Amino acid sequence: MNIQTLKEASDCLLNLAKPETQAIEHILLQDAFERILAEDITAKIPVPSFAKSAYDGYALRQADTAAASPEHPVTLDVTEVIPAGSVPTYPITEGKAARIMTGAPVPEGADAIIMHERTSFTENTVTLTAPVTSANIIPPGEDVAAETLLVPKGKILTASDLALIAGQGIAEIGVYKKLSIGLISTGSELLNTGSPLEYGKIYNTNPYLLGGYIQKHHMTANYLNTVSDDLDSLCRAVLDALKTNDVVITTGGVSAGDFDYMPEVIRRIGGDLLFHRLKFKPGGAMLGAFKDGKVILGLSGNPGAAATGLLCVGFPFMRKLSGRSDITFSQTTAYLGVDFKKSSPVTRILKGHSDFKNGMLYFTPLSNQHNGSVSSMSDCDLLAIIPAGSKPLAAGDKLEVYIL
Ligand SMILES: Nc1nc2c(c(=O)[nH]1)N[C@H]1C(S)=C(S)[C@@H](COP(=O)(O)OP(=O)(O)OC[C@H]3O[C@@H](n4cnc5c(N)ncnc54)[C@H](O)[C@@H]3O)O[C@H]1N2
Ligand code: MOO
Repeated sequence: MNIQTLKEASDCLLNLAKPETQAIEHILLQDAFERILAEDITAKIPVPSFAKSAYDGYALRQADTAAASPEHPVTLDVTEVIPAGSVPTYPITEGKAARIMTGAPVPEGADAIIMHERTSFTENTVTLTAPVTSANIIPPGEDVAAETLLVPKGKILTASDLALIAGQGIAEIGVYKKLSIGLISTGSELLNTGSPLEYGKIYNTNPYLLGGYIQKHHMTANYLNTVSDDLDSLCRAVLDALKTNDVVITTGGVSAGDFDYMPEVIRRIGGDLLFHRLKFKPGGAMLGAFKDGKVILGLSGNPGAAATGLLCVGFPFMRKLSGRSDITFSQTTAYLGVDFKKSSPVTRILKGHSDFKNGMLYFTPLSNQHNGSVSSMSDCDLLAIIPAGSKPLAAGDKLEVYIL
């Protein structure tokens, strides 16, 4: 085990993520919003599949109206009324027109639609006082051409993706089964919410912080019981969680304290310790392990550190495992909003929020960067990774940032 950096740990986990082994379920389109598509969806039919009218009006031949003027109006015979959803009966020949509704198929021979407000008409005739020069016909395939790749495998389905798929008449699609992430909070100091506060104890906040990010990633957060710092109980809890979850995440017990048992838990349950104590802050105290084909992430107990460990090391792996094709957070360049006076001997994950000034993206570091505080993640929508060995940073410096 010689994995020390954030990138090495992230790459190590990525190698273990085999999305092709994830179960696929076929679900109704209406249940598929924000699920991850497990198949390419290609258009089998063009949309629309026939030439259709853009307006309620008359279908006619432009040539028949070329001489129309207020002084010399042109009157055409109306052969039929074509509602949307029906099939025209007669072709449009010289001197003929058909009354047509928006969305109805354009009859053969017609090359234009005129809105009825621009005409005068009776039941059997339509009269024009100007030539018709716009077609107002929606051609087949204008919206979607046949054989177009509509939505690629691995995409999180948006509203417009679902509508495009529905436009093909498809009722059910294959999506990856949602990953179940088991969350175990370890620590004898932890109290569950709803119980009275006791001196020296704290409420268990980590599952809410991590579980929120997990749900935002379209995975199921499985909130498991808290476990006190007791080796047997910890081993049992991790083994149980492995049976029913795709990934198990623990918090606490990875540092140097007398009761920081997580590395020993991994050894006792026969897991492979992939890495422990990485060179970044906050969150580097974490460990990664592999057991029964599944990954266990032992994150720091400190909330601010657990969050950065999950975001930077855990999520690329979990996103890949969930079937997503975009496995890393979107990256961009931002300008540092204010001076950041500390140097960074090891890789530093700086929490910040975005501001726009004069159309430019600015990264403002949060005033609270403490690894121990839950509030250090409030309003955090950007993370900057400051390379090891960086000197203090000045306002206006360019930073590579991840958009959360
Ligand atoms: N001698 C050393 N001490 C520490 C080191 C070190 O290198 N040498 N590293 C420090 C760093 S950095 C971190 S981060 C923490 C990591 O500690 P653990 O992961 O072992 O976590 P705990 O000690 O169990 O807890 C740390 C802190 O977080 C609170 N906590 C734990 N679980 C929760 C929870 N579910 N919800 C809310 N808060 C939680 C816990 O009470 C502690 O205050 O170690 C440093 N020490
Ligand atoms: O490892 Mo601590 O997790 O550096 O903040």
